[in-house]
Amino acid sequence: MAPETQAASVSAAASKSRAWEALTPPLAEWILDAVSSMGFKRYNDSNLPALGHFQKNVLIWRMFSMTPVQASTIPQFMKNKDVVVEAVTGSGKTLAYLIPVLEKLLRLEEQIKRHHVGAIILSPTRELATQIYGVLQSLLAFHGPSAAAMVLLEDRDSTGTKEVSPPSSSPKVVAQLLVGGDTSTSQDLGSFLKHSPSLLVATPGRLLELLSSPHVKCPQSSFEILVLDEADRLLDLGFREDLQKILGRLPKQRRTGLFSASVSEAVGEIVRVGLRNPVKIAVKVKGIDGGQDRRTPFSLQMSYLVTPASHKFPAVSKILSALEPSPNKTIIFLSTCAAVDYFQHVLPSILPSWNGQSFTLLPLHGKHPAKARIKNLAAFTNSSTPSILLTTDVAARGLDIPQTDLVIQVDPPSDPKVFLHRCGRSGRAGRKGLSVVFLQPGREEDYISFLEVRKTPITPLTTPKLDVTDEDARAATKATRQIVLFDRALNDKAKRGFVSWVRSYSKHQASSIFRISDLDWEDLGNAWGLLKLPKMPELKKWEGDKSLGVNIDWNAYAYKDKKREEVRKRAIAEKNEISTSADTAPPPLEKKQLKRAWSYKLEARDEREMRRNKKRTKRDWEKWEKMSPAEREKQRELERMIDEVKARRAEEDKFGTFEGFDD
Ligand SMILES: Nc1ncnc2c1ncn2[C@@H]1O[C@H](COP(=O)(O)OP(=O)(O)OP(=O)(O)O)[C@@H](O)[C@H]1O
Repeated sequence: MAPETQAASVSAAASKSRAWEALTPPLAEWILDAVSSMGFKRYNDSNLPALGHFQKNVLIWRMFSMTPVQASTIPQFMKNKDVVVEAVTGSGKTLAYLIPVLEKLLRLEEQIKRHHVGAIILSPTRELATQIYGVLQSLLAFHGPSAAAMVLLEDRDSTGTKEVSPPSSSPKVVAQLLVGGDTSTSQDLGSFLKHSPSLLVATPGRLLELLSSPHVKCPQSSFEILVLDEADRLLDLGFREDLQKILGRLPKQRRTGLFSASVSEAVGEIVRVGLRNPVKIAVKVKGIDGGQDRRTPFSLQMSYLVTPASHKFPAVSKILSALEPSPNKTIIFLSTCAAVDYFQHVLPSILPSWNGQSFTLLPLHGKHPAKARIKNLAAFTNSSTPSILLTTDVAARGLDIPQTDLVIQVDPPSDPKVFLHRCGRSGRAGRKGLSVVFLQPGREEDYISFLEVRKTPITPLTTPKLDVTDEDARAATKATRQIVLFDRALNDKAKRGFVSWVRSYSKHQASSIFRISDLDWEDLGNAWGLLKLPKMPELKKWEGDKSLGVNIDWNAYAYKDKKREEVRKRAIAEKNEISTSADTAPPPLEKKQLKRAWSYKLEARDEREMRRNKKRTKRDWEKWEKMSPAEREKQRELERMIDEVKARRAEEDKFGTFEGFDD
């Protein structure tokens, strides 16, 4: 049932106290210990000094025990209600569902049977699921029997013992993380059978694979709670099929909780999750001095900068050097994986230095191998020097990375509801943050009022004050091109990245604001440091200078990788040979000549081989003759590779390569 029609609306203000101890039903002692160890202590309201609206809010936020969303949600979810919870980014929604889930599982009258699941928490990305699992583990560390089971499992895992029997009969929660990538489905299933977890934290794909096993059971008698974190994303088209199948494998009689900073965006879809008389909890932020409610935290300054494409990266550089103090962690959002793959190489030539050192730049996108994703995110999270995460929408939602002071959206997201999630990686839990989105002059400026209507107001960036000149832009283009000229592989990346960027631009959901026909191609080409604009359908009718005024000898422009360069040179040589032989080729065969005997065809093939061999240069031929059969086979393999590369290039030149979006 849709919550808009039937739900009771609970306001944060309605809850009397935000002390963890004051909740009814009361929380278990070990949970109180756990939250207190996290530093979320009670603050006496009367002690609040006389402060301005903003400072007071930040202080209240930091010092109070429960956040408003926790105070409103925990009692409802514990009281067996389905909930639909919308609260701003960084407002503590994770604990708002983890605490009721744990309380529920630990207060069951009967222990959950082996290989039966009691609760599932679903998240759209691996990174977020891993983070939720981390918070869960730090809570369970305070629950004696669960902590003991955890330690025992880890010990047994390391000694490789096959069967694990529970350490005691006291109720406990054993959790398993299911995100794919690093482990195979059979490894995950093996682990499930061995440890028999009652709580799964998962991404949809891997969860579905596990639930497809007859050994994994979610019967009515055991299954209690399903939580969809970033629910509106999980209800999106991309997850629809998996989610439907997952729901089909879970009992209908269960508690369900939907959580997101933008869950109301999925109103039409919520009905599919089968909620029963859900309570809608919406924690909004009051506008300053009683102004309009907003959907973003008050500790987050949300700004925009109108700037041509070629000024964007110089502006990034100026923001980084002008901010006082220098941001610890910065997240830069680009629209596609291929754009990240390219800019991770060229951006260091544009970025400023910090205390004589360069910023640590870490790329992260959904097409990186799982190990690289884990490694780069950990490096960013744990970095003690100023660092930048260059990423796509894979990092837009849920990630809670301490000391992220700055978010820059070089391009606005294709999906408008992602906008506030991207901004919300900063300014979390009352900490001050700055988010800046770049808009190109012209129609893109309509995005400002578009966001206003969506209760996500943005204001012009005035602090730091920036002065980005055409000269800065030209210098950035020059620096980028110099890097690209160093290695032809970067030109390939630039081409792929640019084509993918154009495709993503053409897929903006706010299509009346972001229009391909409004793009300034020359300025864009310069912004990317391209050596020429790629051949692509979008540019067919464009009559400008596709060479962007760059003159280079394309034949001499080499790959830094020697093997790759060798392949390229061979491809050129072969192309030249083919065109020479085509000039002197005999007239085409008559039809009847084509219908020759099989033996003749064999002869002809041998002859062709001979001719091809003859065509090799003298040195190649001598080399060929000295080769062993195995070496010749290797050589043929190399030639096949050359053919493949040639064919692929021809395809790319025709269409460009589009790697798609990820999240
Ligand atoms: N009661 C509390 N008091 C102070 N800080 C808290 C409290 N509860 C949680 N936090 C902290 O707030 C931060 C944000 O919490 P969390 O990640 O749960 O936010 P969220 O609402 O899920 O955000 P998003 O919508 O971006 O996913 C975390 O660092 C968390 O430790």
